[in-house]
Amino acid sequence: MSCFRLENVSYRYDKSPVLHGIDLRLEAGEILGLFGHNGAGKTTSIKLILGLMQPTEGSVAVLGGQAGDPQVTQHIGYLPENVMFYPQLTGREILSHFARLKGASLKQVPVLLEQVGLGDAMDARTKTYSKGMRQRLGLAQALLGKPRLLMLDEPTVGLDPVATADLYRLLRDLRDEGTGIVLCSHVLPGVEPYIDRAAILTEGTLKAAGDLAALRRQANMPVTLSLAPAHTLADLEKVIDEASASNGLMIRTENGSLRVDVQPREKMALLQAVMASGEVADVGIHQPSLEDIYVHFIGSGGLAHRGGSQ
Ligand SMILES: Nc1ncnc2c1ncn2[C@@H]1O[C@H](COP(=O)(O)OP(=O)(O)OP(=O)(O)O)[C@@H](O)[C@H]1O
Repeated sequence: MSCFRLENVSYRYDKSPVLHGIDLRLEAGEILGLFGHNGAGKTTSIKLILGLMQPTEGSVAVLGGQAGDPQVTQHIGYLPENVMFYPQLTGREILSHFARLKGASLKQVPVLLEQVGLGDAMDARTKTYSKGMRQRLGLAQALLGKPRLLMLDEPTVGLDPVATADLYRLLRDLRDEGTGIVLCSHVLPGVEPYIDRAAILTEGTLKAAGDLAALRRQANMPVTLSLAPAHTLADLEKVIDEASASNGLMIRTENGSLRVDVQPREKMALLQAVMASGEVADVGIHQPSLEDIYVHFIGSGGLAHRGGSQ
């Protein structure tokens, strides 16, 4: 079953349109990265899925029901972008409070606090928590009641690299148990191996959505080959020139190899030519990363917004 399905969704705040005809879905057991610059419309999309607002146009179906229906909402976990907690209460007291509000078992409270790495700090007041510890408490809150749909807005803010890797592993386990997960952010460092699909929003428009292979095909960005010469760089350059597939983008690197940018459809022909020539000793192939693809789709319009509106 779909965790959510947005069909032709548009939204405007008063007179300002912020989402334009968005089609986006999430299936159970899938992790979707929702990426976009500041003000792209990520949080607005999440609020529509939570049923906090109604779309101006289009439809939002969530977990087989209506967005905002309490029967649906109780199966959603949400980590907002900026988590704030009452400072005089302990982590355990705060999570117990949220468990009661959500109708989740209080037995889950210490288990979740252990799971997010707050086992030793659960009885300390949250005013003594670091930013990363508050973020972990926010995550524990989102996990209450074993949600079928989990939406995390900027989940790695304040987390160190080890905690970030722990978070991604935890999300992967939840995904494998069937939870649908949305990670909402500017591109998250290191997230690429952990997401099944990415959706790229810019100025309220969905520019691209799909798994990384599909996004690479859609972006049609050059693949970079690192070629180490078997004899001399000049001999290897000659072979590449004759294969004429490099678009002229050939750079000598400091370690004595060549970096060649080639269109994906020309990659195999160039590789075959250099292999057949006997002039290459080693080959490395570098596909565009998620960050590269993101920058490609966001373009200069998106860059102008980075760090801008909020
Ligand atoms: N309550 C509001 N009233 C009017 N405009 C709003 C409101 N909330 C957000 N907006 C506008 O809607 C647009 C989308 O905002 P949104 O918060 O969805 O972006 P975002 O992608 O989550 O950004 P960020 O990465 O900065 O959190 C922005 O132009 C923002 O200024």
